[in-house]
Amino acid sequence: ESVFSNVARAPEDPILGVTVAYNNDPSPVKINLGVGAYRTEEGKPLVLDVVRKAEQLLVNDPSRVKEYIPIVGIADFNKLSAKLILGADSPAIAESRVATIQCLSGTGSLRVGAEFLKKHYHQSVIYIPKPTWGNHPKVFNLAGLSVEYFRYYDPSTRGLDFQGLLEDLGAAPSGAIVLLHACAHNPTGVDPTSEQWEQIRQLMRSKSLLPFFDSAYQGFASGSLDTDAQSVRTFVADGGECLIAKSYAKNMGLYGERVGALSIVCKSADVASKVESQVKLVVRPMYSSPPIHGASIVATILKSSDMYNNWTVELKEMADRIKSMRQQLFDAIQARGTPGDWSHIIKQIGMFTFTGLNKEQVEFMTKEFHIYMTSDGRISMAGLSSKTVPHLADAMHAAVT
Ligand SMILES: Cc1[nH+]cc(COP(=O)(O)O)c(/C=N/[C@@H](CC(=O)O)C(=O)O)c1O
Repeated sequence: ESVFSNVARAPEDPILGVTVAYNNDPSPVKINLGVGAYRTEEGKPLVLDVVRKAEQLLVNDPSRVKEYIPIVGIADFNKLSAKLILGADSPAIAESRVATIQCLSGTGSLRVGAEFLKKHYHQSVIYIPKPTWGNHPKVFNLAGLSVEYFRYYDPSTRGLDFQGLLEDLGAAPSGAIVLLHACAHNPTGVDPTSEQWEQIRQLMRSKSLLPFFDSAYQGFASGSLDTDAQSVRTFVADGGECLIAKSYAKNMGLYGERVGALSIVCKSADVASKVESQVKLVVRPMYSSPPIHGASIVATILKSSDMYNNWTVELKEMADRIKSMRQQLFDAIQARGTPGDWSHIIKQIGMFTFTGLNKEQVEFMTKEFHIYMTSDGRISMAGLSSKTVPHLADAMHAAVT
């Protein structure tokens, strides 16, 4: 009799489980539109040229060893990561007010930040958008924070519920933590305008709400790294404090290398250094120190202006391909005369289209057309190609007629 005989079988993850189901389907026409991972026009994962070049440099460098790196990660990587999100001219960086810790990609940055807040911040409630990335509530609950939701998406307009957002954040207790997607909101693809971000910033600062940015798609939404960092920079520019979780999984295609960083912008250099010393006490008993390879790739690229420029070109190509998939899907649906207004397919930005299809329609499309997507109706546009757009359009047409 096993000592684990009481262990129940857990359900598959709502997002990653879609790939499991996709892999088990023998159909030649199946399409995986589940996980937010970039695929080329040929439907293959992409290793960026600039990443391959950086890896060659690293492999050929005889001085490289496999020693432990510091608990906070590679110093160059941390400095360059802060610069990438805050901007090279950021006063916060100039005044050494930013503590940056290399973490295990975006998820790890969110978790370490949440554990730090649970231990050291006076408020333990975090407000997250409704809907948001499925893993957010789990990360924050497990860190001991209590999760509340603020209205974000309006199904009737398929746009931002800005009034609801302002009301809910206005009603939050002062000092509450607020999770904000820096750009390319997942799953809705709906972002506030820059004017709306300014209103959100004023409201949050007036109530001392603490911004916790999740930046997983910088450069992927607009194709520009600076444009996609504007929301973060708007807040940091006012001298206030915030946390930022950064991921290189998507914009550098380093999914499996687990490369990310947590930056905590503080009021003074002294506070930032004390904060960093306490984050080390969170990391050491959790995983002790982060992996060396992925962060070395990122640092190699960010410190060379040539490689940085090559990266921005490849990043724009990825963003542009996703935009062309949006246009092609929209045109294909229009051509079929599918009932309903589908303009949100080309209005939404980033990797995902929040189609508005319901659970039953999604199940129908999986069963009858072998389309794999999350049950909330989200599709990863990166999983589409010109060849597979017609099949998806047929499935959506059949699902709504
Ligand atoms: C908003 C957001 N934040 C953080 C992450 C985590 O990324 P990482 O750096 O790999 O820890 C993801 C991943 N999202 C896609 C993949 C996933 O669910 O893990 C997705 O939504 O499909 C996000 O969409």
